[in-house]
Amino acid sequence: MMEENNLARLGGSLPVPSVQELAKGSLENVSSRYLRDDQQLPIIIKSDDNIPIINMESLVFGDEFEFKKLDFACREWGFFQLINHGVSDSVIDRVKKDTQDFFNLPLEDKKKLKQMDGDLDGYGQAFVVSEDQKLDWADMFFLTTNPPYLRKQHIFSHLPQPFRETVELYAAELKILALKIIDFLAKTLNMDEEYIREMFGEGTQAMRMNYYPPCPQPDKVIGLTSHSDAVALTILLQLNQMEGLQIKKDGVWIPISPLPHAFIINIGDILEVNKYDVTVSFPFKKNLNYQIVTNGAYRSIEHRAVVNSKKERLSIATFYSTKFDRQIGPAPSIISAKNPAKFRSIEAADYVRGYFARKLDKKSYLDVMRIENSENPAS
Ligand SMILES: O=C(O)CCC(=O)C(=O)O
Ligand SMILES: [Fe+2]
Repeated sequence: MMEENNLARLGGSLPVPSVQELAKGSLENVSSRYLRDDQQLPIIIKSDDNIPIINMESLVFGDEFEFKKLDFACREWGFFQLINHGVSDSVIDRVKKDTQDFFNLPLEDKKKLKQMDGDLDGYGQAFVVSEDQKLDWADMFFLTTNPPYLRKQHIFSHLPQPFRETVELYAAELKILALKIIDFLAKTLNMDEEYIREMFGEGTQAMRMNYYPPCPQPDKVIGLTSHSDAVALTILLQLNQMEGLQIKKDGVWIPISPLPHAFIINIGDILEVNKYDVTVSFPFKKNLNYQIVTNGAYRSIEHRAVVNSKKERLSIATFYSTKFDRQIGPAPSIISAKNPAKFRSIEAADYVRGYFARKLDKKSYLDVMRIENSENPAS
């Protein structure tokens, strides 16, 4: 077992006010710290073209057509809705209710679980690195859930019951689901399933619970700044009927309407594979590189959350990634004098630390990982 301290200090944020509390006051004019002119604010396109819907039961039965749909979804959209995913309604209902109850606790109670200096886990915000940076119109509760030795005990063991038990149940079910999805992706790419299982089997899992209060000037703020997820896979659950997730496709923001009982799944940066190189990737076996390079092009897509003036919105993003002590970088076997490495190879822990030490900025973290840039991702 590795030392918790060293591994788990993934980087924190500067303290910010609780937006939920701000939104309770009378807000004639929202504070300028939240007003954005740096975002392409909500251009709502009602489009028939929307993210593909994948039926997990068909994948389990080996339906070739469904695998083709999955492959298309990951190449063209980087996002899909997953139905018949096997996670029980009772667990989902529990996590929805208990998360809502958690955010409804008095501020004093939530503050007992606030982020400690330099930590990501806890109640607060992420990616706030300067006092004059624009802020998102949201509060966040972040929990590292797996492997258990990475949990922050000063947060995890102080979660109120039944929230704690619910989080454990939900985390366990979503780990199983993430591994199944990764298995399916390995199949669509003809990758060695054993190898993938070794890489992801005891992977890192974390939850980001997002609370977006209503805002009197919803089109002047942003709930969650445009970003891509620096993980392998994200499983998103929307907790109430309010919509807000938007994804960027061909330069246009498309709103997503979650289907009842579906999860929204998206490919993270670590699974992004582009045409010429395995971008932020792992040491795949040689024969696999070839397959990925030629068949790949799974996309990690920019997305964001917008807010509305009527009602709060809640979501839980459950992130799944490789083992914590893995090296992340271009596959050594594809590196040669002719094809030099374009991306750094660093430990997953440093990669994550570097991601959280910056403010969110579209997909720019991939640029930091590029060797020609001098900024050190872990500093
Ligand atoms: O709230 C949402 O719909 C998006 C959340 C998200 O993208 C995240 O937490 O990374
Ligand atoms: Fe995200």
